[in-house]
Amino acid sequence: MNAIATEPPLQAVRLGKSFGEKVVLHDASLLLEPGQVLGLLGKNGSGKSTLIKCLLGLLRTTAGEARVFGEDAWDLSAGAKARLGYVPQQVTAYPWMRVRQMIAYTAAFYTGWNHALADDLCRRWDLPLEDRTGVLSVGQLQTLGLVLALGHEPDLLVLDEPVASLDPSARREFLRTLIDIAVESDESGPQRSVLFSTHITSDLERIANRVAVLQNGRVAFDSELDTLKESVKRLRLTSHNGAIPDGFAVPGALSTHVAGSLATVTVADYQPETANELASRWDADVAVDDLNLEEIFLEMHDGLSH
Ligand SMILES: Nc1ncnc2c1ncn2[C@@H]1O[C@H](COP(=O)(O)OP(=O)(O)OP(=O)(O)O)[C@@H](O)[C@H]1O
Repeated sequence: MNAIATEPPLQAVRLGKSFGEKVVLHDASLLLEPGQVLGLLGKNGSGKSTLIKCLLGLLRTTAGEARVFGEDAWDLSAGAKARLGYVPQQVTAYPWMRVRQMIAYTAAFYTGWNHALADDLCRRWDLPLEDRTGVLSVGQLQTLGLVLALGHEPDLLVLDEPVASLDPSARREFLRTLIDIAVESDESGPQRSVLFSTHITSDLERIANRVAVLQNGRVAFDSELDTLKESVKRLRLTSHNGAIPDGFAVPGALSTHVAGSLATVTVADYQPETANELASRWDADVAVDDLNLEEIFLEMHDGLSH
């Protein structure tokens, strides 16, 4: 086994990035392990694209480290670049080239280009092969960017809001393909890893096995998706003694709402005994609700901002 195969596909260590006086990232750490599909969440302007570009060596970091397959991202070898597929937020292509020519042009850079796969993706995503790329819609251009990033079957796929411009059916089709790619990496040799940023939490929920939240220039949260869903819960307390007392508080709660004899508390560290403890402490019935990822993200964002 060569050294490169054992290295994490992506790693940020206390990464910082400023544009002049403006600090966008400071102390951002992230580790993508082989075979993981990591969804990166964060509000507009939180620095997702900047982190991705620093991680891939497209922007120079101001502090810390960015590594791709163990190599310094700013000085990547051709071998590491060949194992990497990237779709930027805004895909660019030579406008005078036809789609077919743009694909052939890109394919020429790779010894391992899978022509059958690229043809199949074009068919599945209805790409007009004879159109010049300059006349493609934003969604078609993004789809072309995906074909260009997938054709050489990269070990690491990095997607900056890959489906933002796609219509619902193209989005579903793309996600299905991405799931295929992730499943394939579970079954056999190549451990394909994916990092993608998105605002669409339902998409993330479908395909990611890990989620990281970028906030205030740091990775404020990073967890397996299943663990996250098991630990963030909404508890509804109904007091047996009328109004919930003024001093009602649950340590570490992300949010608390009290109305008369009802209290709703969202906690980030739910344990099976949490409900029983609250029930006896506040002499209340306690119901426990699951949250979907969007609700969790909103709760965490508010909770982490405090
Ligand atoms: N080249 C640049 N020069 C100056 N500021 C920049 C530059 N690139 C990004 N920024 C700033 O860095 C911050 C983070 O931008 P970035 O595009 O990384 O955020 P994002 O999380 O990807 O946002 P969105 O979800 O809206 O795409 C923004 O305030 C942006 O204005």
